[in-house]
Amino acid sequence: MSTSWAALKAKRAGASGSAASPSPAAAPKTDEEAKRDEALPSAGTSATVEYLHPHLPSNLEVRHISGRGRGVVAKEAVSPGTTLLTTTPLVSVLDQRNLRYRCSFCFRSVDDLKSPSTQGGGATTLQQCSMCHIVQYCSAACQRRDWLIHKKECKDLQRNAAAKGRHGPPDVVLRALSRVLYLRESERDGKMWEAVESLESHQTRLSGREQEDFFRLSVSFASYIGQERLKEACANAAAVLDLCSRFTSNSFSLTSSADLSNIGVSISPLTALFNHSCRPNAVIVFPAFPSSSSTSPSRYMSVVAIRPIKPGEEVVTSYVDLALTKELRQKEVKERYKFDCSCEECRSEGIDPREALSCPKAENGCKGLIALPERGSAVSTVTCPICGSSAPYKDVHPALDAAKLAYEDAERAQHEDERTAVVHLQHIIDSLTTSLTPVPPFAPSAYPLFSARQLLLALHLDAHRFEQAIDTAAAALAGAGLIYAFGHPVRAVLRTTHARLSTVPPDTPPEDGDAQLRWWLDLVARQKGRQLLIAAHEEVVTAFGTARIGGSSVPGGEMGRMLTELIEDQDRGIRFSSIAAENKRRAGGRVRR
Ligand SMILES: C[S@@+](CC[C@H](N)C(=O)[O-])C[C@H]1O[C@@H](n2cnc3c(N)ncnc32)[C@H](O)[C@@H]1O
Repeated sequence: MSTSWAALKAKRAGASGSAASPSPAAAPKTDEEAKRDEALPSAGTSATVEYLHPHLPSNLEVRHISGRGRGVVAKEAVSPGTTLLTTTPLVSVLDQRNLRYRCSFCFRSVDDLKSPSTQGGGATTLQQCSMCHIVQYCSAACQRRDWLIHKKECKDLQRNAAAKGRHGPPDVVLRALSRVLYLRESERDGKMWEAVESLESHQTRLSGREQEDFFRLSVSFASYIGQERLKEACANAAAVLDLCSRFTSNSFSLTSSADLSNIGVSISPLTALFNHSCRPNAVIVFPAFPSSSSTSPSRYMSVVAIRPIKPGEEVVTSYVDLALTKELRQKEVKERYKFDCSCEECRSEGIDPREALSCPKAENGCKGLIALPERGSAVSTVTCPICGSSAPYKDVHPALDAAKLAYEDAERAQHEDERTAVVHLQHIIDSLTTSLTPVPPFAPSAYPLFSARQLLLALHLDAHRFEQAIDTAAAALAGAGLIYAFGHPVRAVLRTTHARLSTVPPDTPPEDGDAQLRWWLDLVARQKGRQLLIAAHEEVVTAFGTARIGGSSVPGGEMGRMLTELIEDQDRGIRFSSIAAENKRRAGGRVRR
């Protein structure tokens, strides 16, 4: 009936991102950038750059956006939930951890395969490639479809394993870049490579540390795929550095459609055309629509509108985790993507929910947020701007700094030492909420309170601690509502998790007494759970969109379908309960509600 709980982790959404060129104010354009910009139509003209982007739908166009390089603009009005674009990334590669328990072609996990409600239905285990013993597949169909590229990769993986012994496969960046080069060797018209070379590169603005990192990467790259093969694509060391820079600025986190956890990386020159905003009107998702041409579902990448978009408006997605404070978001954007973010959200003078306290009367239902006083400020009282209630205040920045460090520790510990991670996260939550007196607690959206709850929820679900998970999910959902627009995938997945945790599985009523009373109370919960599932479905359909793939469409992708099945299950349970109650009433039995 349901997908495995292990697959319901709501880990922090991957900062799906690409980078663009530095802002012209920060550095002069290179000759190459200037030439390319000249070739592009400016905003306001209707021409598109179709030779580079043959698959951009007709309702979108590429324009030159002042200070941002290329960008994508809507040619007509778009409503939330509209799938603007669905494409197959050029390459998608699992990270080391996920290589061990996901199919390397369709990315379904072992848990997905065991679940009747996902597209498993056949094999329940993964079969290793018999030659490299590194990649695994869920079916012969997936293995066949991946072979075109894997046959080249397989030899390199084997050589690498023989040379490096027990060090395991090369990391995800090397494997992704190598796949691009294998593809280049197979293509006839050079269009794919042209699209890769058109990606924004920040090679001339790399920090000393990035240059060192990329240099090390290029050495490993040459030893993995061979010096000769690398030379064919990149004539010299500068060209390799350039390729690494393009990758950093234009790659996406590949995320699981079940829970948004990061499982690898993807490269898609088409999707990399979208610029960034911390208040995005669109999102990039991997909804796992079924494919009609094979029994295996392929992994598609979609750009879905989550806010209304006007004709001529730029379509923007977020490259960073929107739960981060403005300072942290801007730092990440600057370091990785080399521009200064000046989006609406960063310019907003309103109260930032990520840096706010709750109203002292929040327990009485006031939803007001209080801007966090600056570090070291002499403020001794804070006041809710909505209900006017006040509370004494003492500087909470030291507690906040400690919480941020503890959050970083928890993130690092989550895979190797789950217990320590849980202790850190619980401590962060306690220190920013209950034990702050005489300061009002932090808002549920505050950083790192929301992020700590998100990660704690993931760990509770992994360990099947459902009682704790439901409270954590409810608190996290309250924070998500303040950070994300309706239909943002992080919100939609959290709502889904909360709804699933609140759903009582249908069963048969016990004979009598207290057990029966509890059963009836469960029926009430079931009806409430049904409402929550319906609300989650509505949000998931906006978040993951509805693309038509080969004639079939599933609103909300894999998650939408899972929710539809759960709602049907609930309906069956509720119908069964009503019939049982009616039978009991006719037989003169007492039904206690
Ligand atoms: C994935 S690319 C986006 C497409 C890119 N503009 C191009 O011409 O190929 C990311 C790069 O675009 C630029 N960019 C994206 N969003 C921006 C923004 N809001 N402001 C300024 N530059 C931006 C930055 O140079 C960033 O590294």
